Amino acid sequence: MSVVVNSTLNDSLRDYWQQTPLSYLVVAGAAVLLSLSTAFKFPFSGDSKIYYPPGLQIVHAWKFFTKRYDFLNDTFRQTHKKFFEFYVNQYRVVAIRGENQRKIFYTEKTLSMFQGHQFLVGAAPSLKDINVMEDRSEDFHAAFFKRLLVVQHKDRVTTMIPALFGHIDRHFKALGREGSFDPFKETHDIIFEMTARLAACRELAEDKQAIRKLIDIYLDLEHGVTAGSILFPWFPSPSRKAKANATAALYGFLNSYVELRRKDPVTSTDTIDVFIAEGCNNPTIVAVIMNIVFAGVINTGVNVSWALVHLGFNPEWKEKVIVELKSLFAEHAISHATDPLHIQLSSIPLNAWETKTPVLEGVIRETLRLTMTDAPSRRIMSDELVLDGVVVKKGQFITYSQAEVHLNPAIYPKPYTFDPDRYRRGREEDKKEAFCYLAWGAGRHPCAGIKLAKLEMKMVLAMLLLGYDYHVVDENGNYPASAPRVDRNDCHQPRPITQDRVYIEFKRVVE
Ligand code: HEM
Repeated sequence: MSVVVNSTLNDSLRDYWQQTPLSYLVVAGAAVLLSLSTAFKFPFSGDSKIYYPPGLQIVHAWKFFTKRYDFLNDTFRQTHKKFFEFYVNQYRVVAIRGENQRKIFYTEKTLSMFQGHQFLVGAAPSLKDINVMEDRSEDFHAAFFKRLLVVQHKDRVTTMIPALFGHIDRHFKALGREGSFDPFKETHDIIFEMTARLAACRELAEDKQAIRKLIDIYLDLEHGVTAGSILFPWFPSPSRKAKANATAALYGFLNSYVELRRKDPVTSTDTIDVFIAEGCNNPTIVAVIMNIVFAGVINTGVNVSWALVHLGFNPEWKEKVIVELKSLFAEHAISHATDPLHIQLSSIPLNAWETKTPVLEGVIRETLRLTMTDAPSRRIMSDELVLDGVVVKKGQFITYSQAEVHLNPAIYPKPYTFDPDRYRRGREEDKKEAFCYLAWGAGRHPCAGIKLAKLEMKMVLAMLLLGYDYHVVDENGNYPASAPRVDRNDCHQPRPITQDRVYIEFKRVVE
């Protein structure tokens, strides 16, 4: 299938931006905005079960995209009702809460997660944005899931483990024997490198500059999704342009690696070669890689950074993890004791990483509960959905803030305290209500990369906990009194709020 890039459109957009004075754009934008604000008649349902927050709809919609956590949780605090309603452009969005609503949100088969994310989150790169055609003969989602299974197959992952540990080792050795680093940058970057290794090929993952370029393109994509670009899709804002440019750059960049592998007479077991052997065309292979990197990196990177920080603030848990890792090592590592740490860790079988690390599992689970408080959305695909007597019609959206359960003291007492013990038999706080642990998704849409994500997190934590002594410090090198607060309004990567930035002060203790 051929690649169709609409160069005429790109050229005319470029000309438009080069020739059109900014003031003209601002005036034109304001005029259209004004006309739209009077053109839209928001068909409020008038249902007494629903709260209608006072104020302009455009302000609510703006807050939904810029301060989503505050908007949803503060608005619910103003009412005892289980629903409130607002509009994003002409689309009605119903925010829901309560156990029954949550069950429906996660289990109802006529709700589309894809359409909910596409419209109300929107950062995922799509080749459609640059008019590149994937293989139209197949259902993209089904094909993507099938290929994700290939990437994550246990035999493939097993053969990749030494290479992945090699990446972690090189990355952190490059930081020196001692010093300090920003965990939310370095661990994010190493997860990026590992994901590129798993999803694409060695040539890309081993080239530091190429990885840097790829990270920068993804950052451009993230910045290309702004409240303005979603609320005024017809307006040629710089951010829309940035997203289209970033998608085009991403396509060209990844496509060059597919071409490289196609021309190489020696076939490898890397993912690109596997898909070439399957007969996939370039756009299909590029789309798979770019979506795996998108789905895989954001959450894994930020959460492994938080795990490192929480362990820094909770030395008893750090010690428990180290004890567990040492016993995993003693029981399962089969390499020579004088080998470097990453070689010894590589010799632990995949199955042991997956099933013999209950303390690490608890640490990851608790880290995610504290970080993952965003609000996923769904679109109604049937004629209507009835929630506790409230009707939501086809094409409309519902949204649910995971903070309702993850930070609820009735479910998780002292919800802001890091306590991985809450999940052990006898306490099992995550089983108090239906679907009250949502960090890996639930019901019809559990995370499709959970095994890979956990493995990557465990590998990075193992290398840092066994290879280094470390402490969490603030920007002046002092020990902060408490763990940083999460920037819960950042839907893409909930890092610490700016005032609470922390660093990892480290010293290498093992080769
Ligand atoms: C710590 C890391 C991760 C976390 C916390 C996480 C979390 C989640 C959550 C909460 C959902 C459901 C979203 C919703 O209900 O709207 C989800 C879905 C998904 N995740 Fe992950 N994820 C992680 C890593 C990964 C990785 C590494 C991959 C791929 C390699 C991946 C692939 C996916 C895919 C494809 C879906 C969509 C599933 C569907 O459509 O049914 N995730 N993830």
